[in-house]
Amino acid sequence: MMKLHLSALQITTILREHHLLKTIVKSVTEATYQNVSYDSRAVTADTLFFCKGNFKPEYLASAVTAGATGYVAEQENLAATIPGYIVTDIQKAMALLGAAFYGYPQDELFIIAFTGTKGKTTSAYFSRGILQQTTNKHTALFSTIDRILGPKPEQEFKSDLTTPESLNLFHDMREAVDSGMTHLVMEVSSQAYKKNRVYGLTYDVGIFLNISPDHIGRNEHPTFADYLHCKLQLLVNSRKCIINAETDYLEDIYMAAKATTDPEDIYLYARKGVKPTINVPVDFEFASQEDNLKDAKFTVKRLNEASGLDVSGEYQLALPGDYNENNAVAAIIAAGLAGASVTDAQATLPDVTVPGRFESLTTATHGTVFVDYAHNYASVKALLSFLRKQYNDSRVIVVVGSPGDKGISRREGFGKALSEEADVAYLTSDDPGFEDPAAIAAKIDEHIDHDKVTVHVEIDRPKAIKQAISASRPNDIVVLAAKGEDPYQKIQGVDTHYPTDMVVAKKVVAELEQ
Ligand SMILES: CC(=O)N[C@H]1[C@@H](OP(=O)(O)OP(=O)(O)OC[C@H]2O[C@@H](n3ccc(=O)[nH]c3=O)[C@H](O)[C@@H]2O)O[C@H](CO)[C@@H](O)[C@@H]1O[C@H](C)C(=O)N[C@@H](C)C(=O)N[C@H](CCC(=O)O)C(=O)O
Ligand SMILES: Nc1ncnc2c1ncn2[C@@H]1O[C@H](COP(=O)(O)OP(=O)(O)OP(=O)(O)O)[C@@H](O)[C@H]1O
Repeated sequence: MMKLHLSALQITTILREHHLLKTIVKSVTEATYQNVSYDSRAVTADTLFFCKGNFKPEYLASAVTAGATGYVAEQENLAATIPGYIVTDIQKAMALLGAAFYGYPQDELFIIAFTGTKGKTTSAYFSRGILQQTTNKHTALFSTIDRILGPKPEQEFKSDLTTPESLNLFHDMREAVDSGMTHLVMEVSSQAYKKNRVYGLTYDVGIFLNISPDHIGRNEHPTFADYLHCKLQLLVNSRKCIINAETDYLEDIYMAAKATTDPEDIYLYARKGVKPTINVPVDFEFASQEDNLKDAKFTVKRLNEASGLDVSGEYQLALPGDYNENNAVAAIIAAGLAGASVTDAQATLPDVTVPGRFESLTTATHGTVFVDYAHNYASVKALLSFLRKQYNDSRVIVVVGSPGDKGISRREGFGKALSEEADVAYLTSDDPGFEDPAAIAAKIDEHIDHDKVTVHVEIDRPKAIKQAISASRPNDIVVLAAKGEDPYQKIQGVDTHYPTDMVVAKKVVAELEQ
């Protein structure tokens, strides 16, 4: 990585420009910092240290011992002997100073950013898949599953957050640029806006996929209005916008886009026959050609000549699910705005798969097993209703749990989706955190219509999977929902090893069919 630094003058100028600087304590005007960090355990010599979040004063003391020579915080630390930049908002200050420290890498990347309650990861994989062809493998990816910064094996790793903390974000962008990447496809969570991880960042293309109730609770958003507000910020900060015209709250979303973007640069798409709830022309419509488990083919047609871009054509996907056609259209338009041709998209999409999304396992003597990351009402409903259409005479058996400490509305959502689409449910654990998984299962159960669904409770997830597969008959489908390819269970603050749903399912099937 190129040699980076940040001077006291740069810091004060940026903070003043953005009205964030309250005061400077123990000022040293000629100071220069060679590193930035928000974690005392990662501090080295000449580091500018950020005190944020659930912070303890002793972290700053350890940071100083490790070599920190300046700090940024919302409160002065009277025990500290090093200069302090006291600010009104530490997260905003950290994002702005992080971008400056890493030399504004965003200016050297064409950035596509997806938001939405569902489909971010899938669409991001689709767009990157297409752009890898267009850019000759020079497209980076920041997704919930993994981050890919360059061609070396060590530049591909599991993500901790959907959207990284600002210092990590700009660090990783810098590494991507230094590794020759020209494009970046990223997911932006509502939390990223809530916590100002992406403060000051502008995207070349921003996409709004959909919004439904989720992520509302103690550690996330206080209300749905706050969740929507955070998500809308993505469009406010995008040069060009793409909007799924079928989404709820379309008017709010369109208005947010229009606040900063010329309507000519706002692209709407919808499934053929769907009439948007606002009077704005749809630029692209799509229609299924084949929509089953073996074949996912659809066409896209340009409706609005004025839109400039034309991505009309016939496309094929490796991932079934009618909702994935919607995700793919967003990805195709986004890649098109980044320079991809229709042929690039047609050639690459048939090979793009997403770990933990719509993975299947066929068995000889039992039902077909699906592993899928669906984990709120909208996604479980979308998945199960698609599967029901495919297997109209089959029993639908679902293994599912809801997380502790977050996404409380999912409990009711799962109960509702199961009542509408399932025959048998095995309620189990999924990241119970500091809550009792049996109490969470009981909450889901409260919302299940027992005239429609037979409910079993087995908190041990591998046992629940075994019971569900064992009880299935060849024509049944068994859906292992919500965990995708997660290799852990979050229990009492610890990521406890879990072999993944697919590994458990394969083991069960091997035992049953040996
Ligand atoms: C609510 C929230 O945004 N929390 C994030 C935040 O926590 P925090 O700032 O309070 O950090 P903390 O871990 O309590 O520690 C406080 C500070 O002390 C520092 N520290 C700590 C220990 C020490 O010895 N020395 C030290 O300096 C830490 O580095 C940190 O800066 O910053 C941490 C990184 O610095 C994140 O890991 C953490 O994400 C939590 C774990 C999380 O899971 N967040 C979820 C809700 C989230 O953001 N999810 C979205 C996806 C959801 C969606 O789709 O909307 C995401 O983008 O991933
Ligand atoms: N457009 C969509 N509408 C409804 N459900 C969808 C849609 N796209 C995907 N899903 C379902 O949601 C699940 C998660 O999809 P994906 O990982 O792409 O979404 P995400 O927005 O990244 O989710 P998260 O924020 O939870 O990480 C899929 O496994 C699928 O069951």
